[in-house]
Amino acid sequence: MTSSESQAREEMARLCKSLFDRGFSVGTAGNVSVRLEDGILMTPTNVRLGDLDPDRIAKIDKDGNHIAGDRPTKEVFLHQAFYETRPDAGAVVHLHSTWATALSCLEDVDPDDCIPPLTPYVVMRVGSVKRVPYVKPGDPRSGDLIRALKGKYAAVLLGNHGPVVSGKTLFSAVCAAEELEETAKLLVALRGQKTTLLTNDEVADLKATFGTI
Ligand SMILES: O=C(O)[C@@H](O)C(=O)COP(=O)(O)O
Ligand SMILES: [Zn+2]
Repeated sequence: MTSSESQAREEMARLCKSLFDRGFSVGTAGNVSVRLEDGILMTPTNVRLGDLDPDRIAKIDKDGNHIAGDRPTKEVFLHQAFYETRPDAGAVVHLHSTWATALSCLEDVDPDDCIPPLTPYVVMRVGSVKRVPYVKPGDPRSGDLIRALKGKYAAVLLGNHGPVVSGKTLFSAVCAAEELEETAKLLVALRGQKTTLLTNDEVADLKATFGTI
């Protein structure tokens, strides 16, 4: 194993434990992956994100064959589809974090823009978020739903399921997943209240200054 793979394994275990310890994942919910030069590391199925053993993290090769570690998450297709359509993505984080999952279930949320521009940071770190229809966890059609978006969204809500966020690095994907969760909480708290959003010009200015996700 190369030293960069072993560092990636250690970082996955550390950041997943941090997510778990702070309540972003409970039980065995959620899964995380990191792109390597020769494949993808994925959290094993049915393992708590707080309990990962770096050496047992699953690895699949570029053709999707399981080549090391325990059996990978059942959401292999979902993660692969993000890497296929977003060449810059270096990591993908899927959680069942409470407030983003609440938004994934609410009926009157715009599926094309489920996280409106409430604050600058969510624009800078998460961008627009699309909700895709429900499919059963582990269903290969989750990959088809992501591929149909053609890489336009770094973050997606899986209908009646939860958020999935990609990032250039694992650290940035984890931070974006946290920001998405906190913004979803604000949005649910503000429902029914007259709320000011950032204007299109303000959003464009943020993108021009800080770049897109
Ligand atoms: O919701 C599910 O079942 C999966 O999407 C999930 O979050 C955990 O599944 P595994 O990664 O296979 O444990
Ligand atoms: Zn899930």
